[in-house]
Amino acid sequence: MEGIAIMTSGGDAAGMNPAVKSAVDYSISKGLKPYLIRDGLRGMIDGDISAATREDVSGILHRGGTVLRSSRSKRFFEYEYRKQAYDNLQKLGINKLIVIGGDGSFAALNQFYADFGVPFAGIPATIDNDIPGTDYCLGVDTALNMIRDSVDSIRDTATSFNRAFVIETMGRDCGYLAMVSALSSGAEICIVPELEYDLDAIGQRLRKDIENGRSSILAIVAEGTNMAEYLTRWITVNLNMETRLTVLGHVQRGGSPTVNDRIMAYKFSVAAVDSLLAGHTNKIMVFREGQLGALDIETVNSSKVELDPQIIDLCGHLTK
Ligand SMILES: Nc1ncnc2c1ncn2[C@@H]1O[C@H](COP(=O)(O)OP(=O)(O)OP(=O)(O)O)[C@@H](O)[C@H]1O
Ligand SMILES: O=P(O)(O)OC[C@H]1O[C@](O)(CO)[C@@H](O)[C@@H]1O
Ligand SMILES: [Mg+2]
Repeated sequence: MEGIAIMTSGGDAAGMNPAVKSAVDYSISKGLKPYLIRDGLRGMIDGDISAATREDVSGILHRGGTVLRSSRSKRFFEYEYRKQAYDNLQKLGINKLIVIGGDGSFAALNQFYADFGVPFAGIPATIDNDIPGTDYCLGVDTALNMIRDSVDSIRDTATSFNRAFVIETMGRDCGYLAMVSALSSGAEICIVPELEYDLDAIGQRLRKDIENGRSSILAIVAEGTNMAEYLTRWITVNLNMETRLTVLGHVQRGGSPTVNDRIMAYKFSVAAVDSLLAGHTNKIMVFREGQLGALDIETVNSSKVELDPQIIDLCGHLTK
C-alpha cells in the first residue's frame, strides 16, 4: 500500500483537526496507508511519524489548535536535515505528503520536492488569510467569530463609560481580520496595511459625532500597521476621550472550529488526496469565487494576495 503522510505546520489554525481527520479517513477509503507526522517539519526531521487508523483521528474534529502539533523549524532550511527527513519517509514507504499550513510551510515542502521529488498537496490554513490565490484559509472564520465575541464584550464596557477602545487584531501583514471585524462589530475606525488613513479627517468626523452625542469609540487596528499604541495616545489627546488598548493576541488562534471551518476542512482534504492520486506533484488547494480548485505552488508564490474588493470598499469610510 502506498504511504501518505499528513502534517500541520506553521501557526496553528482552527480547522486543522477536522482536516487531519478527513485526510486520514479519505486516504483509507482510497486504499492508501496514512501516516501522521507530529510537530510538523520537526517531526519529519526526527522521524516522529506513525501509521494512523480511523480510531487515531476520532474525537478530534471539534478541537481547536492542532492535535498533531506544529513547529517553525530552523533546521529545515538546511539540506542535511531535509535529507534526514527524506530518509525517514523512505523507510516507511511514504511517497505522498499533505501539509496543512501557511505559505512558509508550502515553500518548505516545495523545496523538499525540488530536492527529492516527493509530491505534496497543500491545504491553506492560517488565520491571516494571506495565501495568494485563495479567498479562504482554514481558521479564518473561527478567528473572526472569536474576535466578534471579544469586540462585542469590549463594546459593552466602552459604552458603560465615555471611553474609546483600540483593539489590535492579528494578521501579520494582512488586514483581512481587522477589516471584517471592524465591519461586523460596527467600529468607528479601521487601520489596515491595505488602506491609507487620514487621522485629521477621522478627528473631524468623530469630533462632530461626539458633539452629536457619541460617547464611545471602537477602533480596530491590524497588527501589521504597528499603529495600535500610537492611535491610543492620539485618540486620548485629539478626541479628549479616555482610551484603552486591547491586544487580542493568541486568543484569536484558538477555539473550536466553526461549522464553516469544519466543512471547508473536509472539502480541502478530499481535494488534496484526490490531487495526489491524480498524479499532481505540488498543488495548493484553493477556494475562489465560491469554487474549490487547485493551483501550482509557483502560481501561488508568484501571485499577490487579493482581498475581497467589496470588503475593502466597505471599510473606506472608517479610515477618514
Ligand atoms: N524556503 C524554505 N525552505 C525550507 N524551509 C522553509 C522555507 N520557508 C519556510 N520553511 C519552513 O516552514 C516553516 C513554516 O513557515 P512559517 O513559519 O512562515 O509559517 P506558515 O506556514 O507560513 O504559517 P503562518 O504564517 O500561519 O504562521 C518555517 O518555520 C520553516 O521551518
Ligand atoms: O506567536 P507566533 O505563534 O510566533 O505567531 C504570531 C503570528 O502568527 C499568526 O497568528 C499567524 O498564525 C500571525 O497573525 C501572527 O503575527
Ligand atoms: Mg505565513
